Amino acid sequence: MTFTAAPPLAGSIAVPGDKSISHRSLMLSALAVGESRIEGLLEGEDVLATAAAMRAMGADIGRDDGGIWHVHGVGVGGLLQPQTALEMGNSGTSTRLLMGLIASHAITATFTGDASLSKRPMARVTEPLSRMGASFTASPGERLPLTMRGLCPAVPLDYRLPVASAQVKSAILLAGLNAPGVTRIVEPIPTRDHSERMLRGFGAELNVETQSDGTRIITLRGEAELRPQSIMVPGDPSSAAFPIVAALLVPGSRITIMNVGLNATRAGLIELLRAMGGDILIENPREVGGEPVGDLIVGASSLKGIEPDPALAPSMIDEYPVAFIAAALAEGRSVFRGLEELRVKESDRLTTMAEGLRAIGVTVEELEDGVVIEGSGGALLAGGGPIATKLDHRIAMSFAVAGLVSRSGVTIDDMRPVATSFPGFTALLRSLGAMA
Ligand SMILES: O=C(O)C1=C[C@@H](OP(=O)(O)O)[C@@H](O)[C@H](O)C1
Ligand SMILES: C=C(OP(=O)(O)O)C(=O)O
Repeated sequence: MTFTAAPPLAGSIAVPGDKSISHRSLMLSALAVGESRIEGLLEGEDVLATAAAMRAMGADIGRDDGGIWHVHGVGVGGLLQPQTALEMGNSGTSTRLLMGLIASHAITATFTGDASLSKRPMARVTEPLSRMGASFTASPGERLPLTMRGLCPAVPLDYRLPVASAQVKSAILLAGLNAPGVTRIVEPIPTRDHSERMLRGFGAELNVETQSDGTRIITLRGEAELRPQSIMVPGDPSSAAFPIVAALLVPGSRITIMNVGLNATRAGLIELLRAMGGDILIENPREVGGEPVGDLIVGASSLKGIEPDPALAPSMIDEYPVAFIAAALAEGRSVFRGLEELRVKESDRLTTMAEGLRAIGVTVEELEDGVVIEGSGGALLAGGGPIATKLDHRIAMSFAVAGLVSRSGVTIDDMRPVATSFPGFTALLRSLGAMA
């Protein structure tokens, strides 16, 4: 598919539900006794993989004609032995969080995934979960396919996170839910806190203490009883990132994006783009279902190159690919560092982005832990392709945005991965006036 230079983007849109919150809504609802109700669930392939796995372990999950999801849970400790392998597709979050859930149940499960997921490291979760008593037989390099056996009762863990990862933190918390006693996690660099908020919302006894240096200490009392909830999932800021950058870059644009999640642990991209000179207004700030939300008004802007603080990384980890596109149109050089984690996402996002940017005429240097990008100062990019997306939805959507500010268009080799996190992406861009 080819995305070509767009006229000014205009209109009001909403993006699909938050992927991180959607996964957690299904998992926690499946552990509550009684019926939970989820509105705004992301119906992307990654979340549907989580739904299928929770069904395979005993939860009753359905969707009504109004698009509301209803989950009848089995109770903490009540998950059943799945009869077939759990097929995780492209989804790292499903895989790692479900490993945590299973770790404290006496069940055996096999995890499989697509070619991208099968390359991603799992030691970061199998190591702490082994200390809680689970056992793993993984493919070489501690990768999928992998079979695990949980232990009940599991051993509660006291653990300092060696990597800034909400997936690792959440896997341990989910395992701790069914372990007798207190699970304690020391998080030196804060990451998205949806698990903590939602666990508390479901009635778990969870405490967070923030120390003067920013380290968070999270304690969770196990053998919790979760109460069913009615959940409203806000729009995904990681999906909103694409129309935000598109509207900043396409001259003359002005758009509104309604109901975007603005949790501070996720809002790093907005901070970065504003520091580059981006015109982004937040209207109607409010709280929905325990999460801060607002409407964004984004106007075309002349951006300046930047050297962002690497400490921003966890709060915009999935947004770097599209931030690199913004940098490619900015005035001057941008230097991004401290991003080694991008090498273990759906693709190696530093290499994939550097190769793709070069293919469309951008001067870019790849570093061990980042990239240096020379901006065009607002001039259209040359364009080209086909861009190799390597089963990575965020690469596909980032280069689609680049196509809207290119002379000859940008061709994407495969748009199918977009369905993992952002069904309707191309139609939504078209509704704003973009050309695809
Ligand atoms: O917990 C989550 O929902 C996620 C955490 C992040 O991964 P890491 O924990 O590996 O950084 C992020 O990249 C992913 O898209 C979703
Ligand atoms: C890294 C991502 O997801 P996951 O780890 O769930 O595959 C992402 O959505 O960018």
